[in-house]
Amino acid sequence: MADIPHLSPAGKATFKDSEVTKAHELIVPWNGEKVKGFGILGAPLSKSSISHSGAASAPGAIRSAFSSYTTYAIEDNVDLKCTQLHDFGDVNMHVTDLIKSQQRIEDTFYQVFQSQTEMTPIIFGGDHSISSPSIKAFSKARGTVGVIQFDAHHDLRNLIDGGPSNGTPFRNLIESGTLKGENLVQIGIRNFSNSREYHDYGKDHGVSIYTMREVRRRNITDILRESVNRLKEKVDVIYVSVDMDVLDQAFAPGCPAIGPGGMDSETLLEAVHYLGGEKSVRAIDIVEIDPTIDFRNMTSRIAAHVVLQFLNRSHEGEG
Ligand SMILES: N=CN[C@@H](CCC(=O)O)C(=O)O
Ligand SMILES: [Mn+2]
Ligand SMILES: [Mn+2]
Repeated sequence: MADIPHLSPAGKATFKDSEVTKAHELIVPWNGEKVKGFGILGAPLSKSSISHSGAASAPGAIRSAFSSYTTYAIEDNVDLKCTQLHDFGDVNMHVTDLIKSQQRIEDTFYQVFQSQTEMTPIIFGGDHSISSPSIKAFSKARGTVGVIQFDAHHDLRNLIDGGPSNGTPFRNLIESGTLKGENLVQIGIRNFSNSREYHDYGKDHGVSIYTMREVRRRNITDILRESVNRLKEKVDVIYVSVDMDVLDQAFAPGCPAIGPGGMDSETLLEAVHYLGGEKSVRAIDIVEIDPTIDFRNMTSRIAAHVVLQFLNRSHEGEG
């Protein structure tokens, strides 16, 4: 609006402090070139959720939540203002066919991952079912994969009763031969949210399981150091999957499967901060946020903060 100075395009008439960079300014549309750094991909699928979920709208809600924050990490003396998050966009879902939708995620992500070998994907679900096609694509493109999963639930349900839902992604990955049980680490599993049968399935397949009690009693960084060091010996790349319901319902009201006794947000942020500095960690997804039941976007705002903490140590060792 060149000749009318105080008139802005719709929705853009917001205050801009010239000395502050807001985190949403880091997100730039992908320009079709090779990315060295970070890329955002959305998988807006939630019809595959056992409980009613509007997680399909989370990729947009998480992107919007970046405008709540600045790029400056005062505690670490880091400013992310020169970091770019190349936004590859969202996968188009089939309206009625879940299997086709999941296949589209796998095929699309594979195309991106294998052509963008120096790009670390930051994936916004969607319900947790999207991690199965996402990790299949990642493993096909980047090699043997290890997974660190933050979750209240094992997500090792059988695939017979309900098909590939948000309760089955890691069973699906193990049974398809994509992921060895011994290369899966589950952190934050909690009481009255799982069955003994699925716990036993995990143990029988060599999955490392850290319950919330262990998280409370031990330092999260110790658990992660031990896990990353062990995985690094056996896999080419580590993929981090953050099911936001790992957080206590007090911190993450916008998840379908909320409950008490969960992780606090500070512990999750510390965990992701640590993982973002590990060279072997080459992908992260954030799933299970339903913005339609969230309160003041609290859960999406944690997701945006999780991403910023993941980026926080990305410049370590430079200069
Ligand atoms: N990723 C979440 N899995 C949980 C919650 C399922 C639901 O209620 O939507 C599970 O399998 O129990
Ligand atoms: Mn869960
Ligand atoms: Mn889950």
